[in-house]
Amino acid sequence: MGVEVRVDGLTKSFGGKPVWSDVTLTLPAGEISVLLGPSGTGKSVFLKALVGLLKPDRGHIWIDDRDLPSLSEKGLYEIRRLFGVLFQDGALFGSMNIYDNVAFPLREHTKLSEGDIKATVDEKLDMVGLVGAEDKLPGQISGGMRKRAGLARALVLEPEIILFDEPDSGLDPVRTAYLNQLIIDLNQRTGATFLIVTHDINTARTVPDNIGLLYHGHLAMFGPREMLLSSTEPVVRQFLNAQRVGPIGMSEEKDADELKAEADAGAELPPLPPIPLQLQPSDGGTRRTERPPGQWCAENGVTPPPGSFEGAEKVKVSWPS
Ligand SMILES: Nc1ncnc2c1ncn2[C@@H]1O[C@H](COP(=O)(O)OP(=O)(O)OP(=O)(O)O)[C@@H](O)[C@H]1O
Repeated sequence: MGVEVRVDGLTKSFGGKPVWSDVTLTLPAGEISVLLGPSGTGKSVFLKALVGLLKPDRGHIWIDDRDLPSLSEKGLYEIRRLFGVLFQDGALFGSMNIYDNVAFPLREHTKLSEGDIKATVDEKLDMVGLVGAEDKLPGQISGGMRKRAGLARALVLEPEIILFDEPDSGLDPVRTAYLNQLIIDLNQRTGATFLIVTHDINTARTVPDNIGLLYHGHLAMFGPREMLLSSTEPVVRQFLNAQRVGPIGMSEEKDADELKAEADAGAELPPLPPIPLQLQPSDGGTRRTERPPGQWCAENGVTPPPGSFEGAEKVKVSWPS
């Protein structure tokens, strides 16, 4: 099972200009969380801080009893082994074939024999559906395949925490759907803790257990998927439903004049769309962290938007009594 990551009061600035301040959230062990936010709000910076590639100005990142920002280089090196990272472009070495790219972390970080390395690489390539592509160079395969190769490489050291930086960027909707299914299946199989940065609202609505939204230098909200998908908080509502009406403008925040013009024009928010069911593993099983659809809403006295959780009976999940 993956490990819990507790972020407490994390703040990061560049040249005195804060990217975000006082970010506090917990990535629950083994669950999938998604981090959203307008461009430039510091989602990638957050991932880099989590894995120790950027040092925050202040705050803590607790993994068990270790606080990442206060670790020595040696301590950081050790704790980084807990992480697998899928960078936006797969970050493959262009001159190495897919096999060698995936084998790279094992050759760098372990003393495994080439025979054992082959067994692991074959297993991971099979997990991401890339058997047969071993000899290809990254430039000879499609963007979707490069992402999957990057994912195989992120998995070879059996990480407890997997970070995905916009895994769906540059993919068409069908390949994004396949990748999302792969993410669910990998979470089911590995039990690792996942954090996905994405701009894809459909991914955010159906894949995670938890959603966070970075906006205007702080964490606007983080919590169970149903909490954010039923939220009427203006920023959360606007972003998760991809709407133009609301506080977020083209250059992040609308100014008072823009908001007044919107109000004067009588621009009304459309009703919240139904909350969809979570994507399920392809083997017909349930997610490790499955919570019955509607449970969070019921427990918190929130009426979900009409039409929510349609088809719940079909996936054999019961409503809370
Ligand atoms: N190493 C760095 N030095 C200085 N500024 C940086 C550095 N890395 C990131 N930034 C700045 O931090 C801000 C946040 O960048 P980041 O890439 O994390 O945003 P993002 O939310 O991931 O954006 P997008 O959704 O467009 O990928 C940007 O203004 C960026 O220019």
